[in-house]
Amino acid sequence: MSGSLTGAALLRDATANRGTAFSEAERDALGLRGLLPPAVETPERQVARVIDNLKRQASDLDRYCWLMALRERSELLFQRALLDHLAELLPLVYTPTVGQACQQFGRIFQAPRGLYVTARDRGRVRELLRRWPAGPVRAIVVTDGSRILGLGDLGANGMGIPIGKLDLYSACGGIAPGSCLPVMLDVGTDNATLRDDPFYLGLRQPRLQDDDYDALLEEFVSAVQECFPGVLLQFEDFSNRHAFALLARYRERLCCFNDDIQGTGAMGLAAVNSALRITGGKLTGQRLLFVGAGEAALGIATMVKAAMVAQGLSLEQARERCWLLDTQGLLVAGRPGLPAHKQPHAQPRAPLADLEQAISVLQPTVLIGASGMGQLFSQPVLHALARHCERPVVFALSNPTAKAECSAQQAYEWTEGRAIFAAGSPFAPVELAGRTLVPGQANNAYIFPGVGLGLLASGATRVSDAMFFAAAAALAAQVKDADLASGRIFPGQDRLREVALAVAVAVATTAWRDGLATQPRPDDPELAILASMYRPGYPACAA
Ligand SMILES: NC(=O)c1ccc[n+]([C@@H]2O[C@H](COP(=O)([O-])OP(=O)(O)OC[C@H]3O[C@@H](n4cnc5c(N)ncnc54)[C@H](O)[C@@H]3O)[C@@H](O)[C@H]2O)c1
Ligand SMILES: O=C(O)C[C@H](O)C(=O)O
Ligand SMILES: [Mg+2]
Repeated sequence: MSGSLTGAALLRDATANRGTAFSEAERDALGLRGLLPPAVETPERQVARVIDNLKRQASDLDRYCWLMALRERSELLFQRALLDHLAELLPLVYTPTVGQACQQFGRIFQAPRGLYVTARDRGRVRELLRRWPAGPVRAIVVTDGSRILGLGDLGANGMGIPIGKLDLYSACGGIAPGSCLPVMLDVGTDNATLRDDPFYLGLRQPRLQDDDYDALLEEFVSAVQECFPGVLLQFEDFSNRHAFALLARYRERLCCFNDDIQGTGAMGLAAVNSALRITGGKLTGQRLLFVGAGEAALGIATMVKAAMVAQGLSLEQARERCWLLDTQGLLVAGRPGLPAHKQPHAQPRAPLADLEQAISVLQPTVLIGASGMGQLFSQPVLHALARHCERPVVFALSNPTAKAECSAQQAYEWTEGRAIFAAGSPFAPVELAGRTLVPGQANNAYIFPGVGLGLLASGATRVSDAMFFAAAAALAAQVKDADLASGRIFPGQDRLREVALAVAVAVATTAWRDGLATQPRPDDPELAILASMYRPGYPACAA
């Protein structure tokens, strides 16, 4: 409850307002009688009204707007509805609808949320952070809006992403919304259409470059450390121009990680291992072809190779089993202009430019799309894959839905139902030849909320690679035989909170084992972490 608010002020305070769920006694004690309709409702009835209202909206973007407006009236009811209807509401507050919301951000804007640190704030970033009213802040998700899903540079419109990610921190990771802070680092945008849009809300200037960019980031991270000691900082949807460098620069300085590289890496490794439970193959026997060689692909490739090495292959042998193809063709040694982060993935062989040709020559058993280019996995591409592979594993990781390398229907149809398919955005089950095939949602949402919870529960000072391996193993262990029987290599979205708890226990246990924790290890970590998780309940008000 927000302190001693009463009457109309209490109803206007979104963090304290319970609307029609205020009891008779609370209405008397808090000066609410007369300000509410007489019915006293249960939270369940309030949630039912939310769902009923959502059904009557014309589009998913309208539903998104309705939910954001609800949150401005009652954070508690918003969180409760999200938790009680996770699988149903996830595609609205998160991928794919959040992508549309970002594209339309300036148009659908109702009320500010989170913190905006801009290129004009050099020298006063600390002051801005101290201005944040809620607290104490425990988790920050920050973006500079430069690579929002597969939608490119959306500038300040990208604020929808940190907001959506933190909604999952609360709903799945049980981290209280009051301790979560979404941050938009508005360094300008190179998206000229946006800069000319009359409703655009960000700085209308080109992106900061080089030293100016680095200086703002440095001031921001230093201010975060000073104002919110012990906070977890998640980098999200930064373009690869900066993402790898920022991670390298800051991972030894504070508790931070890059979700698109590391969270996706853990999710991808778990997904491949789960698919192998269906095919019966061994990880060390697979040949993987990544289409796209950016954050997501390199994050997964790095983890898969390390897992192969842990299972007995030499690094050289592991490298020979992971191929990456980007806009310039296959990553091969000596290719001019290869950036540092791609070099460890380049192979000593002749160049190949074409995807279909690469499939015929390399004969992958696992095809992973992380290109941000919709429909790259065409019928000829999937035919070529299915020609040499009995049970091809196909992941179309690019978000939102229109950017997926292929749809579930296409993946199954063009491989005669033999593909094991998962995608970054949700796809409905597909009926094929009398069978119902259920695609999994291969999204880092299965990793980052649990990682965040585990880091906070252990008071981790740094985020290690070992934590992501532990997270991947914990996620894989949550996939049941019944999931696999339907073709789904992930737990259902309705189990995301359970999955987050399992991932959190694995991450915290790693922190305690490796001396990276500042919180004492409880006798029963699972019980203790579960007990620490935020639930949008309605305890009696201190009347
Ligand atoms: N499902 C998930 O959990 C998840 C996680 C992270 C990223 N993603 C999605 O993956 C996509 C890529 O994200 P990223 O951070 O890796 O971006 P990125 O910009 O770092 O990488 C994109 C890569 O794709 C390559 N590419 C583009 N067009 C191509 C083409 N026609 N053929 C071959 N390669 C091509 C680029 O050269 C680059 O290497 C985005 O759509 C993002 O939404 C999904
Ligand atoms: O946001 C998502 O849905 C996953 C991922 O972080 C992405 O950038 O696409
Ligand atoms: Mg992302």
